[in-house]
Amino acid sequence: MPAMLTDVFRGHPIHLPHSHQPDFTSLRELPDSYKWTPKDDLLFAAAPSPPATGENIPLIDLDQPDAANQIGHACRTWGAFQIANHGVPLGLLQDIEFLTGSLFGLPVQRKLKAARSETGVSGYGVARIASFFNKKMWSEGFTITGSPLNDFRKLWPQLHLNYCDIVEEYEEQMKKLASKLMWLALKSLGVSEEDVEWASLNSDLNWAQAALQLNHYPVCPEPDRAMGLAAHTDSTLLTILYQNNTAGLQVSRDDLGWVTVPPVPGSLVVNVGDLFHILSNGLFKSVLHRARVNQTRARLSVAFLWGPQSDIKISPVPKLVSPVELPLYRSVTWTEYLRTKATHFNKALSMIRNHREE
Ligand SMILES: C=C1C[C@]23C[C@@]1(O)CC[C@H]2[C@@]12CCC[C@@](C)(C(=O)O1)[C@H]2[C@@H]3C(=O)O
Ligand SMILES: O=C(O)CCC(=O)C(=O)O
Ligand SMILES: [Fe+2]
Repeated sequence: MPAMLTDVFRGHPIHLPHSHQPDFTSLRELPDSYKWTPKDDLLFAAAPSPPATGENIPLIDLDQPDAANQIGHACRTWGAFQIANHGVPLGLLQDIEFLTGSLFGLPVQRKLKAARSETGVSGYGVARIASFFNKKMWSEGFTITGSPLNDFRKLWPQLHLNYCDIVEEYEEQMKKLASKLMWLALKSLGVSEEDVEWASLNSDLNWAQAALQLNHYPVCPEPDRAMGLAAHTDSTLLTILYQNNTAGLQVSRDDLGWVTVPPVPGSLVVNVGDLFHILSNGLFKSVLHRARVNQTRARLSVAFLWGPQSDIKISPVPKLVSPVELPLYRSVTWTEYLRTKATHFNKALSMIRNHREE
């Protein structure tokens, strides 16, 4: 039985500087501990963004016959895209948004009953990457791995079973969608299931696992000085993100700077994660992204973080490697990678990069 995502930090505690969440609603002014400057995050306000060109991540209709090529192109140029006609029922998206709003609307003391522990993955707390920054982020999160039953019982003594059903159904739909998207993207590179050994051996999808991250960005008194979620890449193969109707997600492109991803009702955002970058031998970009906040509207998002079972070694697909295109990365399991990320954050990819012998 492979180690589960739930156990990834057992024996590897992560010390988060701020374990107790403030009650954001009672803060009329932004405390200094939330005021970010370029010194706190080199990417916070680096060079001023070039004039907006109107360019944005593509919105891809999955019913279009050339969807695979469009996805491949988006993965190479942006590392992100939005999807329409994805097959996930609108009612389910509304249900997960309702659940997320209801969770973060609970009193702080109730939320803290389900607080994430230093060695755990699941539960309520600040984002894991908070340990790498001196300043606090203007957000709260709730991570789900495995069954949320125990945590949900603490949060909603009466309604927990209804909410568990929503999470189960949401994860089921997301799993199917994530796998479809991965194969469409690989198809654009001429790679099929037979070319990926671990996937073809387990074609019933038992090779995948996931975490669900619920995020809340409350209304903020000084949004220009605050940071909702600092710039990062996801450690996943793919992340599928649902955002409510409030903008805040930004993706980075070297030539364009930070670009805001506009919410499109009913659509979903897809991010290429670090493991897909490795699998594609660097052809797909793992997208650097962050979340900003605003002064008038609270924002909610739900990220489905999808990757392989913990015993599967991910390395560049052999078909994409040749004597001229050497493998850029050594093989790594998701567990190993998450631990590397938890220690080295944005240096994690370079730590597993192969260095050319001169
Ligand atoms: C599977 C995982 C990816 C994640 C770390 C985690 O163990 C569970 C939470 C995930 C998340 C969500 C918010 C952003 C992020 C960088 C973080 O701090 O926690 C990601 C992690 C990741 O992708 O590395
Ligand atoms: O809230 C967002 O739009 C981004 C969330 C995110 O990047 C994450 O949960 O990994
Ligand atoms: Fe992310």
